[in-house]
Amino acid sequence: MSFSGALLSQITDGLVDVGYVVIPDTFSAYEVAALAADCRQGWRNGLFHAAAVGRGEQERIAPDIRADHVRWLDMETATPHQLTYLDKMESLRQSLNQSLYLGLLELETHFAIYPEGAFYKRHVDNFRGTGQRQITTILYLNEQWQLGDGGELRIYLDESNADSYIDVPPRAGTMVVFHSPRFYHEVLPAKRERMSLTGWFRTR
Ligand SMILES: O=C(O)CCC(=O)C(=O)O
Ligand SMILES: [Fe+2]
Repeated sequence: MSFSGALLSQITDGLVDVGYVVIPDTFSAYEVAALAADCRQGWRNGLFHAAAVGRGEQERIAPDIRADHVRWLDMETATPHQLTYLDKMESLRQSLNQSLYLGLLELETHFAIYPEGAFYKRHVDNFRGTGQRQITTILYLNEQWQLGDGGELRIYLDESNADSYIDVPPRAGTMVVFHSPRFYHEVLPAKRERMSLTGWFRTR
């Protein structure tokens, strides 16, 4: 299972042109519903944990910065739908390496649930020069997300101008891809439960 050539080109072109892309309907409604069901089931079964901020000795739970809960995916426990997702993401990794010579080695990816009221304050996923996260990907799993439900991903386009941003509603099937070190971003408070699959392509 791989992403279509058209979708792969749309992503690579966007990364080259402006550094990020927002694409609706990257997965079928059926696939998204199945992933959302996996997400909910993992939540009910207690497989999520509060997401942390910071690294190493600084790592801590900080609900004033982020209040989402996450569950990492792994090959051993992946359902068929999660394997389809991982296969498609693998096709993206290969395509990015071929077109952009990024040398991406692997994807780390987790489900995230933002309970009602949760947010994630402005941050970068990878500080310049410190880490291996090169490309951030987010697939949203929320059917019927309405204007007014909040939970938008705010991507800051110019870090020296707080007024220059785009807001992305976390609608089912929408995927966002961006250069991790390049964009500050935040998740605005969600007014209903908000689910996603977030991934980072890493180098060593
Ligand atoms: O879910 C989103 O829209 C973004 C999540 C995020 O920024 C992160 O997990 O680092
Ligand atoms: Fe982030």
